[in-house]
Amino acid sequence: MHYNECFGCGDDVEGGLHIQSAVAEGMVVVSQFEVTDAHQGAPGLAHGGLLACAFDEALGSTVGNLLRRPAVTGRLETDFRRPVPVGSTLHIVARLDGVAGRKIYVSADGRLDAEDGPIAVQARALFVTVGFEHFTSHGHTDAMQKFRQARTREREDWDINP
Ligand SMILES: CCCCCCCCCCCCCCCC(=O)SCCNC(=O)CCNC(=O)[C@H](O)C(C)(C)COP(=O)(O)OP(=O)(O)OC[C@H]1O[C@@H](n2cnc3c(N)ncnc32)[C@H](O)[C@@H]1OP(=O)(O)O
Repeated sequence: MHYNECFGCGDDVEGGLHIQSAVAEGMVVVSQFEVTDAHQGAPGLAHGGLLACAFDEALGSTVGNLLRRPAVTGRLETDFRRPVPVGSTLHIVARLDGVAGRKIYVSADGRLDAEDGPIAVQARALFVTVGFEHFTSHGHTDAMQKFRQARTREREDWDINP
């Protein structure tokens, strides 16, 4: 599932995180986040809130790709294990830990600069499945219309590896 105006993954969002995610072997979803000057908190280091955002995106993409159902983040926890420098790439591997009714449990590790690099950030989240009316009743109508038009144009329907 890909939405071009999403701050996390949208190609068209200036200053967005531009995270790309893909399903990989072992039913995990891998994402890369390139940390730039625009993501700084302390000098030369990534802002923790933006790192949390990157994990929200990676975990949300995991739910979308593996379960293909609309869901929103109910709870997100992050552990910051090491500083993440500007210029580095976080390699995030996320997995589905369990589903209980509408509750979806996911977690992820982010490694520095290589798939086998040191773990810098870890996160766990609870997503809650929602109906499409969640977006139509709480979001702007024109945003939903743009989303639908784009999907019709692209003929996407919860594709794997958007
Ligand atoms: C056309 C369609 C377009 C689709 C397009 C998709 C785009 C795909 C992009 C993917 C990438 C995005 C990645 C970013 C994802 C976001 O950014 S989502 C935005 C941030 N999150 C939000 O705005 C959510 C706001 N919160 C809410 O709307 C509501 O609180 C919720 C989460 C829907 C839950 O409310 P509810 O439906 O009334 O359900 P509720 O009964 O309260 O909770 C259900 C269950 O979850 C549990 N629960 C709920 N919240 C919590 C919590 N915080 N802690 C623990 N348990 C909780 C409840 O205890 C309950 O458990 P049970 O009683 O069933 O055991």
